[in-house]
Amino acid sequence: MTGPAFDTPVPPAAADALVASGIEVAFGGIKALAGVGATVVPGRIVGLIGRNGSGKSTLFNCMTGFVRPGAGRVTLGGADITGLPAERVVRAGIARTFQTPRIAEGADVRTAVLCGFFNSAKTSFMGSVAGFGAARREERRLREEADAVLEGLGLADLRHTEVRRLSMGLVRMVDVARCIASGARFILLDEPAAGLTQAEQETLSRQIRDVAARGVGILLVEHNFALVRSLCETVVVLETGRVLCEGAPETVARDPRVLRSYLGAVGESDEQGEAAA
Ligand SMILES: Nc1ncnc2c1ncn2[C@@H]1O[C@H](COP(=O)(O)OP(=O)(O)OP(=O)(O)O)[C@@H](O)[C@H]1O
Repeated sequence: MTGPAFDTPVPPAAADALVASGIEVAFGGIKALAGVGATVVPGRIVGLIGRNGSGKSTLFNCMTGFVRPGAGRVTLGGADITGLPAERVVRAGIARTFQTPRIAEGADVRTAVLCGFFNSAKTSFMGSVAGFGAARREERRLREEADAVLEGLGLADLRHTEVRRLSMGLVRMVDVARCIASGARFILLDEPAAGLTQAEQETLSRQIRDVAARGVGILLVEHNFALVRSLCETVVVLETGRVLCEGAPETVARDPRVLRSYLGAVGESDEQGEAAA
């Protein structure tokens, strides 16, 4: 995979960024995060890496309303959204995936993706059921949009398949599709490539890049450093609830602290070993 090619510099302090700063979270006696921050700018992809238990998911949870931090702030375009409930965070334009996606038992792939539109659908469910013309047209439009997102992710042939029949890797892809369909301004992806084949990873990677090119800011938690390196302009490395370092993937991959703490430690695995090379 080749490295990212960005032709415009990152705005130094974009007013419309999603910013977490000084985040602290404790679970009982465990300090999961101790003063962690990350900034996601529209149209850019930021990687968030670190060993298991370093606090990546907890930071995601704080930025998406699933965990209220004990200290620190999350702002969206300068507005304080710290501690807003998850459904209001979604309405503010922030979507996320889960390591174990929460998709209704028995839903087919297209229906799962259609759920992503609930924020933007212009007509009511009842209108659709009653067969009102505008609602019907809207429903058709959303189905077509969902199918287009699925096409982009190479999942079009699976649109009528029940999600529970898919591998966990593909379920995560469907979750990514739901986020893309939502039209969110920011998307937080939690290990989206886990369990995917190389070809599927490349399709996913292309789509993430396309979505960012449309102006969406993306925060990517991913253990596959080759993928992180190919997609991200900036990488934040966590270690036991703190930011160990932050910078361009090439810089981070050479940082002795990162090699010692993370990349070197997992160097036996093919995908991550490549990162340390
Ligand atoms: N709900 C919880 N209750 C208690 N401890 C928790 C909870 N959630 C996370 N932790 C602890 O907080 C720390 C950070 O966990 P977190 O899941 O954020 O790490 P992570 O980097 O996402 O790990 P992984 O790569 O395994 O997903 C760990 O010590 C974890 O055991």
